[in-house]
Amino acid sequence: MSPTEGLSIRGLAKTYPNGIAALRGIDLEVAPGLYGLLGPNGAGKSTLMRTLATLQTPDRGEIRLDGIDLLAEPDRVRGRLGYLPQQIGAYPGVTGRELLTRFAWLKGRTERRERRAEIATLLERVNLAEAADRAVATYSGGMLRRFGIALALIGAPRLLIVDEPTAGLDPAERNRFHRVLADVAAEAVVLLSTHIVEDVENLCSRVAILAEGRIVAEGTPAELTGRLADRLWSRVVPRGETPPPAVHLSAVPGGTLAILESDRAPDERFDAHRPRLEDAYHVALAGAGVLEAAA
Ligand SMILES: Nc1ncnc2c1ncn2[C@@H]1O[C@H](COP(=O)(O)OP(=O)(O)OP(=O)(O)O)[C@@H](O)[C@H]1O
Repeated sequence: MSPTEGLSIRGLAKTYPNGIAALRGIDLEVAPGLYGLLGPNGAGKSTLMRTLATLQTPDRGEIRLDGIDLLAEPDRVRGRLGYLPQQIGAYPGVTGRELLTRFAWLKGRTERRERRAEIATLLERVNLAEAADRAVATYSGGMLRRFGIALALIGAPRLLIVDEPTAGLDPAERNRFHRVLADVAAEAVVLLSTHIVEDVENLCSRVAILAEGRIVAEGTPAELTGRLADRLWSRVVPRGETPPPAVHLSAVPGGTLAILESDRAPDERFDAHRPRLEDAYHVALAGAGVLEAAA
């Protein structure tokens, strides 16, 4: 990445007035592409996303987008930002095209012909051209998500911030949403914050795992899982038997699947387990002393 391309975060810290340290010194370099941000509840993901979206300020640290200092020149950076909020408000009776037109106007798209052309392109891009003249209130959850991207893409942002996007979407809609994000990520930084490890594993070229305000692991999904190669062992513990201390426990038919990290199989009942990003996630949290990991 050239020093002036993409997103660069240095020493970002934020403590809320109630004393909660939500960010404790975040350093990240994010090149154009799809970048995943994973973390448990309360890790600081939303604080980081809102700070990047210029909706709140940190106590210290530095953020640069394409070399521009976000904290010193927020207005200049805002023109390069797209933020996809979790919920799109209710606009009774307003069609998709009308709502996009209003937002484009607010973003300074005052030249009518250019604005129309940009909106038509955006609607095509998110696969909503045919639904453009229907009321937004009649859109399905998946259509609303894609419509949110179209809103966030007005003005061709260099950084698209996407917070918890796929909750409640069926698999087909989730796929459609992912394809649109991947398309945007060909040209811009797309930062995807989510609890859904599988989304990140399939989609993102790099991942950061955030816990208690710190980055506890960072790399490509292959790097993060590669560190665990030949170190994970699994066993289904029958109902009624107490599972061993594990990196991760999950319910499966017949009992509890326990995944352990160890140089060799703890005993002959364990099988080698091929590491997934979810395992790397739990190992990283456990290594950072975050209790949720072993729950
Ligand atoms: N405005 C606020 N005032 C005080 N504390 C806050 C505020 N916003 C967040 N926090 C606290 O800061 C910590 C980080 O919260 P944040 O919402 O950034 O985490 P998160 O990773 O987005 O969590 P979730 O996945 O649950 O949304 C939490 O302990 C939260 O309670």
